[in-house]
Amino acid sequence: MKFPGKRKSKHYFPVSQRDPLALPEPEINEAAGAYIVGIDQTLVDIEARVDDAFLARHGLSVGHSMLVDADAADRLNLELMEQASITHQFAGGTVGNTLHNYSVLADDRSMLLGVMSSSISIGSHAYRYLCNTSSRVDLNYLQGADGAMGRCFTLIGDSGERTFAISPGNMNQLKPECVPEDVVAGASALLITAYLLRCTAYEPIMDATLVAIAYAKKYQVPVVLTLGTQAIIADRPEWWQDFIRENVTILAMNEEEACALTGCTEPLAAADAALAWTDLVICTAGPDGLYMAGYADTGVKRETRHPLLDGALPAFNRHEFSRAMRREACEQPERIYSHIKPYMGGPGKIMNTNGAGDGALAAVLHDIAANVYHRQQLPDSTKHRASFLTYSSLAQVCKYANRVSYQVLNQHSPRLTRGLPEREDSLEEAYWER
Ligand SMILES: Nc1ncnc2c1ncn2[C@@H]1O[C@H](COP(=O)(O)OP(=O)(O)OP(=O)(O)O)[C@@H](O)[C@H]1O
Ligand SMILES: O=c1[nH]cnc2c1ncn2[C@@H]1O[C@H](CO)[C@@H](O)[C@H]1O
Repeated sequence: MKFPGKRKSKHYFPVSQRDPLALPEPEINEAAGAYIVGIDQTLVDIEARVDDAFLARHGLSVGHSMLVDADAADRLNLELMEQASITHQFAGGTVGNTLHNYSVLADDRSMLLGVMSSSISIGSHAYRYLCNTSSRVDLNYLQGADGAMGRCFTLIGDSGERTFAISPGNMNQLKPECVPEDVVAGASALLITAYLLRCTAYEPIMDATLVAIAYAKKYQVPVVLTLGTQAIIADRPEWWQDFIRENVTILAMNEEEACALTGCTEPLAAADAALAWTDLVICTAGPDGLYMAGYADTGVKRETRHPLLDGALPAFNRHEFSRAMRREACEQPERIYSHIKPYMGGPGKIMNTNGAGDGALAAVLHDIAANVYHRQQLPDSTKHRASFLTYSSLAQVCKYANRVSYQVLNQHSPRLTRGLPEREDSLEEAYWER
């Protein structure tokens, strides 16, 4: 496990015990291991440049993800081929992207549950999917199926905005019996997306998702939900509120999805509203950076040393140096919030906004898994005097998440091609002030 955040200037395990990595023979518990498990609709992104008339012709809603049937997908594909407008094809899927990015950042294992073609030929979509996935993502539990893989036509319109047309293929065929209980039980978190519950008719992946959630609850594994796309939430916000209240520990969304869920247009107010149903919230807000909201126990909360910020809530970042906890783990829960503007103001030229939010979530998951790993290695450390969800403070997690988003904006694919540069091992460095 490569540790997030403060890695160079302060040692890996800032505890009162001796640093185990400094011992001549570190007593690292080899049997232990922290990993994230996720369920996805395995998809290949087929990226093409199109004009707005193309989107209108195919009945697509700009900036959103929509399901299309086989005939509509064939028409779309044919037109793209005729225009020779396909520019890239690479592995996609919001959870697949996040697990890949987690594995690249943590240099450690994640597990993907989903469907994969049983027989794969060189150059096929399934082949491209596997080639574009980090070798640290464990694919041994994928369920084999005959037939086409899911395709996500990623259409870049005149404004640069991405519109997704999803041709499901067999992406929804994951059976509940292909969700291994022990894999979920041993995970640091279970990652799911709202897309898994969007199907035109009953599909097995819905039950597979509910089974995985039931296992996660049984073993107190945090359930992390990423909201996917606004329309799914806007269709039935009360249903999603109940679903989150019942099942979700950590909620990730952008400001549009946040508004659909809570009715609040302001991301901090939306994150605050969502704390009524869940324990930790990350809300990305494009050029405004990102917000996090969570809980800390009064006894262990920590004051910020940054200037206090006013927004939808006054001096909302006062306790952003606290580490996040589940609400039920607090004797006296208090709400904590943090905000960060885009890293270095954002890249000079944005290559791609696709997956910037997924990148931020991968960083949050890295911090959570690092906390579990640290607890496995040093259960008596003062770092675990309370039952924290994160290894770092809310402020530090925000910085890290934002830094990863920047990296995604700076490259073409939503999947990181490499980890963060070594010279930034300490996120304390003055880069943030520039
Ligand atoms: N125009 C921009 N300028 C600077 N930074 C940006 C810009 N757009 C996005 N970012 C950075 O990327 C992060 C995530 O962006 P955004 O809110 O657009 O994600 P998203 O809509 O969830 O993305 P996706 O759903 O494609 O993963 C922001 O928190 C910010 O740090
Ligand atoms: O319906 C869907 N299910 C799963 N993933 C999706 C869906 N629509 C879009 N994406 C994925 O979202 C990523 C960017 O955040 C893209 O890579 C795309 O594959």
